[in-house]
Parts: sequence; C-alpha cells; structure tokens
Amino acid sequence: MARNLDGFNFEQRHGKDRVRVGRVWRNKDGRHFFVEWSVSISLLSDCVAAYVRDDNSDVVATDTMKNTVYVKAKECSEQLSMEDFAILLAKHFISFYHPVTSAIIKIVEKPWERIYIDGQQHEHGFKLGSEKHTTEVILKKSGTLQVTSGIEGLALLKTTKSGFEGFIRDVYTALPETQERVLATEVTASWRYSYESLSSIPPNPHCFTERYLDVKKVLVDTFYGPPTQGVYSPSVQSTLYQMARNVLNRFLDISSVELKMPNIHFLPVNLKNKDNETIVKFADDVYLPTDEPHGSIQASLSRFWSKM
Ligand SMILES: O=c1[nH]c(=O)c2[nH]c(=O)[nH]c2[nH]1
Repeated sequence: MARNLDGFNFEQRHGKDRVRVGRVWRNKDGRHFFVEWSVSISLLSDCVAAYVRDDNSDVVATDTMKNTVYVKAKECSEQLSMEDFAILLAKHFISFYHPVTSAIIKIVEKPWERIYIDGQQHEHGFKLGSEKHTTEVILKKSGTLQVTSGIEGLALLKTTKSGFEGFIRDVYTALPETQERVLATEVTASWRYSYESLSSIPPNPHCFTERYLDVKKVLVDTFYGPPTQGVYSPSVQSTLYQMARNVLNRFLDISSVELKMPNIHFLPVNLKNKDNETIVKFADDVYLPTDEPHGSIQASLSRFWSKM
C-alpha cells in the first residue's frame, strides 16, 4: 500500500530471506522422507512508524519470522508439499499479527532424491538431483490468494531435429540458415494456479507435488518428442510456445504459464592451419560448447478467463 510521506510516495515491506530448513518424516515401516527448503518471507504491514518515528511497536522482528519457519516445520507432523507449507506460513503471519496485511512466501526446494541401491529404493538415503522446484504464495488479509509454482535449472539438450531458417538477413547477419543443429536450454518455468482463496485449495496433500511432476513431464516430453522420431523444432520460440500451450491445455487448474528458455549455443568447430589447410571440418559432430553469450527467449501464456 503506497502512502504519502512528507510529499513523497512511500511503499515498504520487510522480511527474512533464505531461511534454510531440513525436515525428516518417518513412517511406521522405517521409511524416511526428507526435504530441504530455503524459505523467504516478506510482510506488508502497517509499520510506517518504524521508518519515520523510530517506533518499532508494530514491527514483527525478522528474527521472529525465521523462528516461525522452524516452529511450523516442527508442527507439521505429516509430510506436506512446499506450496502447502508456504500457505500455512502465510496464513499464520496474516492472522497472528494485526498490522500485517499481506504475506509473500517464496520457497526453493533443494532437489534431494531418494537413492537406489542395486535397483532398490533406499529407506533413508538421498542424493542431489539437478532442477529445483520453486513456489511463491501471496495471501492478503482480505482472503485473496495467489499460488505460483515453478522449476529452475531444467537443463535440456537434443542433438538433432532442430533448425533455424527464414530470419531477417541484412548487412549485420552472419548466421547461416540450418535444419540441423544442437538445441540446448536451461528452462525456468513458473505457472499460476487458479485457486484464489484458501477454501478453493484441494484437500489432497500431494496435489501440488503431483502437479509439479506432471507439468515437468509435459514440458520435457514436448521439448523432445517421442523417443525414436523426436519432433522438429524450427526455433526456440516455437518449441517454447508448444511447451506452454501443452501445459495450459492439459491442466485446467493452471491459469497462466511463463517460460524462460535461453538458447545455449553449441558452435560448429572448423579449424584451419596457417597454410589455410583444413584440420577439422565440421560435419554435425564436433562442437564448441558455450554459455555466453546466449540467446534469451521468454514468453508467457494465460487464459482469457482464468477461473476454473
Ligand atoms: O531458435 C532460435 N531463435 C532465435 O531467435 C535465434 N537467433 C539466433 O541467432 N539463433 C536463434 N535460434
């Protein structure tokens, strides 16, 4: 909420970033479940006096916010999704503290995955995977809720069925047209659920975790196409759009999706010696991997009517 202070427009929020918590749940058969979360809390509250009158009486200490993460993690005796944990924290902050009008909770999960030993799931062993599950929950005292989930660092690559042709050619253009190249990216995805109040959140405690895995599968399957034929990509833009569209077509509980897909270039290697004789002639086989510069391609897609 913006305020007029001394003739200036003033907005503020405060919170605690990257509160790290690990939580183990044990079931009766001795199987352990583990998550590691990095939780960021931001509160919008009526505590202007702290800024202008040296009066902290309406301030929730950020240290208290940090402690609350551990208290609530302890209280969650049953395993829950990080979206549900974020909602639970947001609910606490807006209801427990009178001056707080909105809570914004972000969580990034470290990708610990159950380990397999000799093809068998380990009861209490985990190894670090790659891409990360993220969420952002915004809850207002009025009851308005926004739940966004996402993926960070989903690295995908295919060695054929990708090209780029027909783009603008002018005096600055050097890039040859091609129907054969490596396509590589690191997807950052976020999607907003259509739940707009606490009462509309599904009671199934696994719903957000399952949906995360479903969305990831649709993104990945669309990028690669079927295992033997694959699918031709005429550009990162086209593949990104197919990926976003498939998510919205498949999941009616998602109202919008945003994808960021850098085009990570693998450059053809052609080498000549000082007499201009060819040492290495590129035949779609030897590449120079790069990470910068890279193309940056992003888009968002949303329904005209976001309600289910
Ligand atoms: O798929 C692509 N999209 C682009 O916009 C672009 N630009 C470029 O140089 N290579 C590519 N590839």
